[in-house]
Amino acid sequence: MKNLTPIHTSSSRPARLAALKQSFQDWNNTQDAITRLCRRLSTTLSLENQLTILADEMSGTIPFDALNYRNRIARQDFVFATGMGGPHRCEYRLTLEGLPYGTLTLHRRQRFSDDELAGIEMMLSGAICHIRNACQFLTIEQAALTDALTGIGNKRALDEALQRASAMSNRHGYAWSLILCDLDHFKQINDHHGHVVGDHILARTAEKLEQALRNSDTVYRFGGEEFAILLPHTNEQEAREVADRIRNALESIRVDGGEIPLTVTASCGVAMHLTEESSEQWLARADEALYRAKAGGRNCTRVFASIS
Ligand SMILES: Nc1nc2c(ncn2[C@@H]2O[C@H](COP(=O)(O)OP(=O)(O)OP(=O)(O)O)[C@@H](O)[C@H]2O)c(=O)[nH]1
Repeated sequence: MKNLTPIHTSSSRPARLAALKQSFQDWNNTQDAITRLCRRLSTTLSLENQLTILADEMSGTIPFDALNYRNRIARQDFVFATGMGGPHRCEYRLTLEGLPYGTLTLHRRQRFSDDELAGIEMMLSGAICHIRNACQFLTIEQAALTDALTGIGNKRALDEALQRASAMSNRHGYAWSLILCDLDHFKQINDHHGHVVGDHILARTAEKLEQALRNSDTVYRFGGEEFAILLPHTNEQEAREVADRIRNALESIRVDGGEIPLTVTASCGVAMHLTEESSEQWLARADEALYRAKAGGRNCTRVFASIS
């Protein structure tokens, strides 16, 4: 470790301290647009908050009718929009050190002048490092919620989604259903064909599940060969139909397994969220329904009925 100069031998430098104080006050109080923009942007790593700040600071100098930003981060589209329309637009592909950080578009009823375009570019130059940091932060956040093998949400993402869904169901009384879907006898596939084939089947399962569902439904891998599907605005009868459709879709998977192609079946457990139920209780009931499907011979769906 580097030795620090002992305090008693270092002389204090009042002039430098005074200059530092002055510089801090200047930095803090300056009305200079770029400094203020960067100071505000540095307070947050949320890309949405940063774009809100950028729109706010920019509109003070260069009025516009709408600001749109889009980027694809960790397999998901990130879209930010504020304001409405305008036939004239200027568009910037944001890059830093050769890497892309999204596209920002400003719309306005009047044409942008050359000076205004130069002003926009200056503000974007001031903002780009912060935007890069926010994009990278979002990538890391998404990675922490993503299953590396299949690219869908992981157990942590499911836990968060279940908590949000329980809260919304309690507050608004919407029907939410949960399907737990578990491949049957998956251990045999691993044992006979190896983990690489097993991994391939898991990836194909995730793809099939995503294809079989509506955009508003979300899919998670929350254990080895266990998947969860969260269905907003769906009661248990509708969820049962979805579960059966999912099982049919999974049966169509064909994977090279030697002489004959490998196929899979799945068992599903369904539970609709009950008022005031915690997310853990909800998950436990879906798990109980899945257990019954397994005990009932597999390749079937069981529902934990909300009314017995
Ligand atoms: N290839 C692969 N296999 C995994 C992964 N995670 C868990 N597994 C395997 O999944 C298998 C799960 O086995 P079991 O829990 O006995 O379940 P099963 O054989 O499907 O039996 P049932 O669920 O009762 O039908 C085990 O062999 C695990 O090693 C993974 O990421 N990749």
